[in-house]
Amino acid sequence: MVNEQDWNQEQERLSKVKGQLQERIAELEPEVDGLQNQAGEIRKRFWEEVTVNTASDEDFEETFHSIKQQEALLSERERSYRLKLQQWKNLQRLLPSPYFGRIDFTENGLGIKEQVYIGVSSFVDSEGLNFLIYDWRTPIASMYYDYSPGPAAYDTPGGRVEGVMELKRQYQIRNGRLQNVFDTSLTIGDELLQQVLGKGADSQMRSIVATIQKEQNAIIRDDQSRMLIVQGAAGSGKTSAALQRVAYLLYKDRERLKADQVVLFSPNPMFNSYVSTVLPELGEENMQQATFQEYLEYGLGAALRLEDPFDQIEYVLTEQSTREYEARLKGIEYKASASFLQALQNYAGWLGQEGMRFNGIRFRDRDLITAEQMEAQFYSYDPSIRLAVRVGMLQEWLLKELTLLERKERTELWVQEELNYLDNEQYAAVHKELHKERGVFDFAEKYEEIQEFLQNKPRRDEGDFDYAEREEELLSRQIVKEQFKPLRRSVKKMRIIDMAGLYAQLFGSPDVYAAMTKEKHIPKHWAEVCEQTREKLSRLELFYEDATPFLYLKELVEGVRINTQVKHVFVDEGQDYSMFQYEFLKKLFPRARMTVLGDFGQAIFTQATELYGADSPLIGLYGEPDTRLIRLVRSYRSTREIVEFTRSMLPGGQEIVPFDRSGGKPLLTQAASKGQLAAQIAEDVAVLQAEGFASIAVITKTAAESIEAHDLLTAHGGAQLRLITKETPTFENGAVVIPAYLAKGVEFDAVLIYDSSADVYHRESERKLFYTACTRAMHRLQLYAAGAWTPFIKAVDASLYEVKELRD
Ligand SMILES: Nc1ncnc2c1ncn2[C@@H]1O[C@H](COP(=O)(O)OP(=O)(O)OP(=O)(O)O)[C@@H](O)[C@H]1O
Repeated sequence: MVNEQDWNQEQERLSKVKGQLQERIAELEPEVDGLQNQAGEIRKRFWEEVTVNTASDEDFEETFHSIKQQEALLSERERSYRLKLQQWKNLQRLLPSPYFGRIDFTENGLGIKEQVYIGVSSFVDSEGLNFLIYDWRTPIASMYYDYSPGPAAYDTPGGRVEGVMELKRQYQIRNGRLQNVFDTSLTIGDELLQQVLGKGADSQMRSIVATIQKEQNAIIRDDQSRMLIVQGAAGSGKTSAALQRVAYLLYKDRERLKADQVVLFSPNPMFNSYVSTVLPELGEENMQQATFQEYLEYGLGAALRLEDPFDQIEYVLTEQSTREYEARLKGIEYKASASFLQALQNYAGWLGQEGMRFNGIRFRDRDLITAEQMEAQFYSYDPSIRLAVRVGMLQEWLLKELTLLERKERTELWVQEELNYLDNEQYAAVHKELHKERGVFDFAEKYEEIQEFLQNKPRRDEGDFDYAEREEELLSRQIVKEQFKPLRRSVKKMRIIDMAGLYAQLFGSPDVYAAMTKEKHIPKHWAEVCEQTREKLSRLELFYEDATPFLYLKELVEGVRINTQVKHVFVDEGQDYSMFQYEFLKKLFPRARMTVLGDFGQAIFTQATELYGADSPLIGLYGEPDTRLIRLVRSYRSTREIVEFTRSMLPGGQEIVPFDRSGGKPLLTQAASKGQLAAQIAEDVAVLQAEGFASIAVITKTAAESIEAHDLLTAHGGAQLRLITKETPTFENGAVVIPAYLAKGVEFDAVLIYDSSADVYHRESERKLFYTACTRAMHRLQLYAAGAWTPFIKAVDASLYEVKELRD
């Protein structure tokens, strides 16, 4: 805390700034209203103000200009309105807490000390000369996060500014009232951070703007790297930093970058709602958010049913270790690898010479164009032309063929029959159409004249157009055209390519596979992998591990869809994506910079990618010179005791540094039976609630175990527990039962691990899942087992936890 004199000065300044904010808000209000009304008025009277006259060319030109003028006026008013409204909103947001930090900085050679107050947006005094508040994203404010008092510097577009920071101060201002003022000499705000972290978890993530740490600031403000990779321990603030980074980029590039040009790939649909309030809280619009699955579904269309990653992980976690299981695991691993990516590229090369598969076009149980004809046509093109380009040429050819075939079709018997079945109304409609449309009439007249001329014989009814005949012709045209429409559509939508066949063709004998793909190392269990893949495809379904390769092959064959609008791609929980998926994202967003945040310690999917370290394959994606690696080792989420316990389960975990916040040691409760375990958990949930913890999660290994736990706990009095499944749309505060993989990325005040016995968590591959589950806890971690403890706990030093044994 500061001395009384400083406190009084700060009080005074706060009142002054608040007063000025209020004044400015009061000034802006009528302006905002006025502009809104004006724009509304202009829109309403748009056509009154415009003189529409198209009699002559000059009149037309004048009308055109008058519309343009009116349009310009309207858009100018609307722009001013939006700007003023934004200003007004920013001021409203500042009012309850105008700033959270201050630095006093003297630039070398200037000798004037500037007081830099920092808040969520800038505010300039009424003369427009002095910054009363600096936006936290301004270059000068970066010193607040990067330096302790002493020599300091910041970068501006015009170069580096150096000087001395004499003071660094933090404020807590609530509802416009000064509550705390701290002077800090070290990194920011251990005191403030203590307070922030000591609070309860929320169903929504919070902005960390007032307490961003130096190492996080480096992530937020990096504007050089094409690829920024962040490996950070559980709870080290990766997601928080990512969101602050979006806000920073939107501010820094505000002239060029719009929120919808930033895409965040999130681990599950629920996560979207979890992080959705951070950016609006900072005065920015939300970026686009998607799960990779959503993207895959969009790319693959409705033709195939796609397994989702959660079903895949359920399979991996629940099935027994049979040969079939081993093969599936091998398949998952191989299909995520760079070798398979190369194999597919080679396969596309092979398809350029032979082996393409097409779907023939059939119509009314007849072959119109057979697959063989398509193949012949396709391979008649110059083989040096790219595969996808040749597919485009084939498409053109097919559309032309269809036009010819459609014309021929009009004389077919079925058309005549259809004509006979048309009711009077349909005839009448065409009749009316023919008479109404001058154009058609003229055309028909001309047609007759030409016929007359060509055939050199006079018309039977000279000058009298034969409507009956024309009507029939027009109707048959329409009938055939209607029926040919789906054929054209399927050509345009590339349904002519037998994609499933092309993909299935890969999974044959090892020799054929090797010949088609030049693959030298056929993976183990290949025969089973092939059988499983083909069997699934025969049901028009795809394993999750096949979805990205399938889409990749589709794009090699049909041409790549790219999105050049997106400028920044963020991948959260990046360890759960395969190299295959990264290659894919890189192709899809060729103009984007990429920020990948993840933790290899939480890699729960089989296709995981190591993010950090010299051999991280991710560095190769854009190459070392364009890639920056940042590592976060400080964990903010959990208490020291929880971090000390959880990090002991991970190889290399000792590098994780807990933030110094204390709580009880994790508590291990040993029950004699499942029933006893459930009764105890139900009771403990009630106790935790009574202690005031608002968000409590009973975490299970799988969805199946979640259902079991929910049933048992409900039977033992835990009626208020909500079951979370992959379909749950949003998080809400309260007590929940949730499978570990859905709890990824989020946090709870208290976590209870439903069953930590060796029966449940024993495979080495389950270590990280168990670790992920435990690291969701902020203040309390309680573990339960009805049998022997999982080996992951047995390996932990007994001084790091407490044990409670229940009697029978
Ligand atoms: N600088 C900070 N100031 C205040 N709180 C912070 C800071 N950094 C992180 N936190 C808090 O720590 C918790 C964990 O942060 P976050 O979820 O961003 O971590 P993460 O690295 O994405 O975690 P995980 O990988 O385990 O999902 C959050 O409650 C967040 O608000």
